[in-house]
Amino acid sequence: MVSHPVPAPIVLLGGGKLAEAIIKGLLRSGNVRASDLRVTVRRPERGEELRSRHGVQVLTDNAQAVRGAAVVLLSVRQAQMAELMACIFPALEAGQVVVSLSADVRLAQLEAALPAGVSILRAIPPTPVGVGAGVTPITAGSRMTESARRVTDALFAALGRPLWVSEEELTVCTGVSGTGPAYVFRFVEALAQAAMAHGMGAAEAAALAEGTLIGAAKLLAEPGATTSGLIAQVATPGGITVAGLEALEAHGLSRAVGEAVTVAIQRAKERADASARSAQSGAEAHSAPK
Ligand SMILES: NC(=O)C1=CN([C@@H]2O[C@H](COP(=O)(O)OP(=O)(O)OC[C@H]3O[C@@H](n4cnc5c(N)ncnc54)[C@H](O)[C@@H]3O)[C@@H](O)[C@H]2O)C=CC1
Ligand SMILES: O=C(O)[C@@H]1CCC=N1
Repeated sequence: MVSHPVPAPIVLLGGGKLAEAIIKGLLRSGNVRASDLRVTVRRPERGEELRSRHGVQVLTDNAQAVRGAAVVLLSVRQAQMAELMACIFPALEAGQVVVSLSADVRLAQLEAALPAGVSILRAIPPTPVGVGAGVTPITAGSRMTESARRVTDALFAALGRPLWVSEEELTVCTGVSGTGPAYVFRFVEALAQAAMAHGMGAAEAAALAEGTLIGAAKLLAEPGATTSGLIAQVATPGGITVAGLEALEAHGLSRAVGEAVTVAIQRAKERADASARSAQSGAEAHSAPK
């Protein structure tokens, strides 16, 4: 349960994959009613999907959607962000809270594009928020009020665990926990492929690999569990698991994971730099004498 009431209404601008995970997680938490969730879409078919699956309010007008919102979540991709912010700018009121979920638009760009009286934050919710199981790193903009902090904390506490970090750390989190579910699922696929290479059928191999992940995750979620303690439970000294673990390291597990995280962080930075440059050139073109 969360310590503060979850704010309402919550408005999600951009009803894509992450927005739907957030909708599911909030409804599942029991702290938010469907009628308190508003989501905007570009395509009517997508709106119908979200309305019929979750009973949320669906709109196509972003400016209309933000009116009266306790918190506004920007969940479009980078390419749509500048246009979206320009559209909602006149509709936002002082005191409102805007949380950008974009992994590649920095606070400086968001603050330059949104009204001065609005609290601006960034968060990177991982897809497991859909089952209330994610850690969501959050970073505060320079204009964030204490009330905005409480509202945002309560929102992400309903989806798992909020973790307050600096903006630099948020980029690291993006390459670790934002991307991380995909790495873990890829590991499961590799485990299933290995089972098949040794003669298991595809369905059995998938069941073994998926069951291994789900079972291991449940053990790790037990109070007091540690990865080292859980490894020791499996790995009989001098036995079979130790041989497998040694092979993983010898074939570069730590190096491969480290490289994936480094490359993801680098990509997030490059994309944020490109977005900032494009916003800057847009602003210069706008202010140039005609
Ligand atoms: N998918 C993930 O695991 C994570 C994604 N993010 C960030 O979340 C954002 C969204 O990502 P996804 O949901 O994966 O992408 P997505 O492409 O599934 O969702 C974006 C949605 O926004 C809609 N949209 C675009 N312009 C719009 C507009 N003007 N008005 C209303 N709707 C509009 C699109 O039609 C699409 O459905 C990105 O900025 C990404 O960096 C952050 C953390 C994790
Ligand atoms: O792949 C992406 O760009 C987004 C950011 C983190 C997860 N998905």
